[in-house]
Amino acid sequence: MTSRDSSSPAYDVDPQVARAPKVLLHEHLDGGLRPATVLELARETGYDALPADDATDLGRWFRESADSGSLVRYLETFAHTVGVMQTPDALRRVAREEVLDLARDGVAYAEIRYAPELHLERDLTLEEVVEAVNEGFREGEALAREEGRRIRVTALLTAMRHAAMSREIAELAVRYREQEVSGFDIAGAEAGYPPTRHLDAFQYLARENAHFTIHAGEAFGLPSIQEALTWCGADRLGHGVRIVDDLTVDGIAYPQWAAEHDQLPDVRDVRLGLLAAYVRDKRVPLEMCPSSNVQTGASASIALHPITLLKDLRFRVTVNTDNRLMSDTSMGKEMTLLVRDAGWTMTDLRWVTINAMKSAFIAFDQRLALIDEVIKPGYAELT
Ligand SMILES: O=c1[nH]cnc2c1ncn2[C@@H]1O[C@H](CO)[C@@H](O)[C@H]1O
Ligand SMILES: [Zn+2]
Repeated sequence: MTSRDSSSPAYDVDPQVARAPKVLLHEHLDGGLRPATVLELARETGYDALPADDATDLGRWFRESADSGSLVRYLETFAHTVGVMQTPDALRRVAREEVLDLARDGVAYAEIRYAPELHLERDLTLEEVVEAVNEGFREGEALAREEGRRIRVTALLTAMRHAAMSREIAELAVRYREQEVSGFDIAGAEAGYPPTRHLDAFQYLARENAHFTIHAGEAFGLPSIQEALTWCGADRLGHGVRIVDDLTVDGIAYPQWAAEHDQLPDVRDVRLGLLAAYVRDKRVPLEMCPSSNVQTGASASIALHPITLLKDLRFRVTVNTDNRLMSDTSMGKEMTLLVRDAGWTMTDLRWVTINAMKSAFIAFDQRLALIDEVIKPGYAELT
């Protein structure tokens, strides 16, 4: 059996990192399947377009195809995961396994997002999609508990930015807010699809006192971030990595400085533009996904990824997986890479974990309880 899931990674997660409690705010349900599950679901549901028929080959295909340097090509790989997630049983299984894999990775709290509108090919209703995924999440939590691991998962409902269903999906998120749906998101190709196309959905959510994040500043730069925050009112930014376009180093625009240097700048030489200052002053959470950004070309390497500079500048940075299948990653791996390649310490990891918990879309008292009862004691035990 060649099944590869995040409980048996092919790389070495640092043993201390493995034991650390983790919080994950940015992970796509349809980007986190086990390769063996994709194969089995394809067989069961009659999906015959998979590019490989062995789990190892299929895992490699996803990673290599996602390594294109372009977000648009990266996103093409999702046809094959979404393709096998069109029945209630398939959705439930994928959701259940993701929760279990995250629990085994040390995740104590996760917000997992998916786009209900992508799962309607076989006549499911939007409600049936949400309910199947929710059932899977609850089953996953229960299975994790049986293994002695405590995890809580809530859902974020995503609308695709090129489509026209955002208002409907926003209403769906509000309708399920008492059933562990904690917020809303927009995703998909960024260039050409500004968040203001979905203003109606965001204004509706604001009127309903609901929470939302927006993928912004990943494949497109500052205007996308500016719109997401000041026009749309996003609570958090998905990625937001391009906020560094608004920094200068010794008077030189950061992108230009970075192109000429093989290292990160000294924070004392960095100045913030108005938008970057706003993001930092307002403590806007940045859901950063290092490996994913290297694959889509938003960053040259983990060592040079702006997440380290933004951490040192005390932006409200969080560490996330984005898509464990496409990036062949896990929370443990992202954190290990930051320690190994970018000089991060356990104190940094504790800080971003608390940042993430503070920025979650669940109630304040519940966030505080997780910080005081799980994260702080978990890190204290490591030393
Ligand atoms: O990093 C990303 N940027 C933008 N869109 C993404 C990213 N990862 C996944 N999706 C898109 O979100 C949909 C719902 O989960 C996925 O099907 C994919 O098209
Ligand atoms: Zn994403």
